[in-house]
Amino acid sequence: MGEFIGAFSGFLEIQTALVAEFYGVIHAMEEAQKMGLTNVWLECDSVLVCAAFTARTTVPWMLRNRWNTCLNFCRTIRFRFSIHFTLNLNFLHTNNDSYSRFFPMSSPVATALSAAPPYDRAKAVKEFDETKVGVKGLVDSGIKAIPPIFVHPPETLAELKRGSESESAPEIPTVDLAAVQGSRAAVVEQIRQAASTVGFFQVINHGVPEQVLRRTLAAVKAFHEQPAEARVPVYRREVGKGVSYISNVDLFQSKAASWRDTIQLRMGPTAVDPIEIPEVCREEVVEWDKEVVRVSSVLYELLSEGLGLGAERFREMGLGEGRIMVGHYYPFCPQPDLTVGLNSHADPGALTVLLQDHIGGLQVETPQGWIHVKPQPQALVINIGDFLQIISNEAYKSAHHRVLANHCNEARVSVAVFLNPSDRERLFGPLPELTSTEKPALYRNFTFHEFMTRFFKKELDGKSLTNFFRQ
Ligand SMILES: O=C(O)CCC(=O)C(=O)O
Ligand SMILES: [Fe+2]
Repeated sequence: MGEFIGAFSGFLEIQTALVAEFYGVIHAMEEAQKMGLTNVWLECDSVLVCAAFTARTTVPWMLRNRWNTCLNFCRTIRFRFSIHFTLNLNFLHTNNDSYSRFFPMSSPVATALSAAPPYDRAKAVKEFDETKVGVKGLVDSGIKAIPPIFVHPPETLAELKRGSESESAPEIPTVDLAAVQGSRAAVVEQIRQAASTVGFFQVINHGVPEQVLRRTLAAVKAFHEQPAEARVPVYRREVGKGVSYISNVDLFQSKAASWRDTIQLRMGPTAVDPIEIPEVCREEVVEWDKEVVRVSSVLYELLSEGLGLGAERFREMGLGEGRIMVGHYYPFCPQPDLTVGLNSHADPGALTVLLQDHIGGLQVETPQGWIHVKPQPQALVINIGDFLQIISNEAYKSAHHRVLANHCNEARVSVAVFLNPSDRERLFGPLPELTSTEKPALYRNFTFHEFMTRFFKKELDGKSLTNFFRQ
């Protein structure tokens, strides 16, 4: 007999016994998932509920999403269920096969018992990090189920909808930069409109040759697909040298890990010594950085003009000089409905220039719900970061975005460059030109150093960084 670890009960208003049975099982499994249990035996006295584990049984409609999430979770752990004919439902967590068979319990709807030390998530995270080969390493090992540290809580999973791929699905705006030759004012207005509403847009005709786009993505992919021996020496969390290869920037802060590995490179204001950049992508990332500097300088002019400021205002503030490049790799995920590629977050910096391949999976949160950022050949995705939201006194908006776990056999690759101010000690806040008695400054002044220190204290959890600086 194990150790008692908890019980629960829930209020269901007036419901049928079947709803109550399903509810009890779902709730029990959600609790088991929150506790990080990996070895669960569920006993239940409803034949119908037990049948639903193995066959298509009608599940009460209001519980269907949660039931599917529950089934997915059961597939990631050692799970057994059995029917018994006493009242109530018990679930048992053990480390071996010596299950006790029968637990007649009175009242609470469900009872949890454990005969094993609780699952040590911190230890599992550390062990994964110590492999130094990321999720790519897990995929290469041939796993068929994702390790529990990657399984996200039911609340997150329930709202991960792949979205409709229909022609009429809403899209973020696309701006043709070549149109400035015809009417600069029209392009400024399109960008202002996008930056002040959804905070995301794509740009085409930006002047970057197609082969440079392809070369950059291919080089980042080649880095991640090198043999493990070549990746391990670069696997480090410190960015001191200017290059770090890791799985999950927030691996040790987050409640659940995501199915993604990343190489990070400091490109400005003091760029990494090229000798430190893995040779397989060295030339390409340096070339890509030059293109980003050119395109972002054009974008900063247009964004600045959109606020009625001189074209040079953002550039003069050095907003394109601090640059971090990240090359993400999202390998095939065997259970894409149980995890994410990248948790919902807003980018902290001023502006992000993102190059994505053809696989897709990036989504942006809008008042109409989550919408896909559809891959367009040769387009760049641009998004406003929290810092620009603050200095524009919210004339421009940063948006939450996320990446679904990749369900395609082919890995997804994206390369983002985060553009930040170069002077980390200078005081920044809403620009005086954009504040007035009618529109007082919404944020206090702070240094970029303070801002980023705050950012790295939290996980990428979709909670706003901007709130810490509001006044
Ligand atoms: O991979 C992507 O498409 C998005 C990456 C991203 O949002 C980020 O690195 O902040
Ligand atoms: Fe982002």
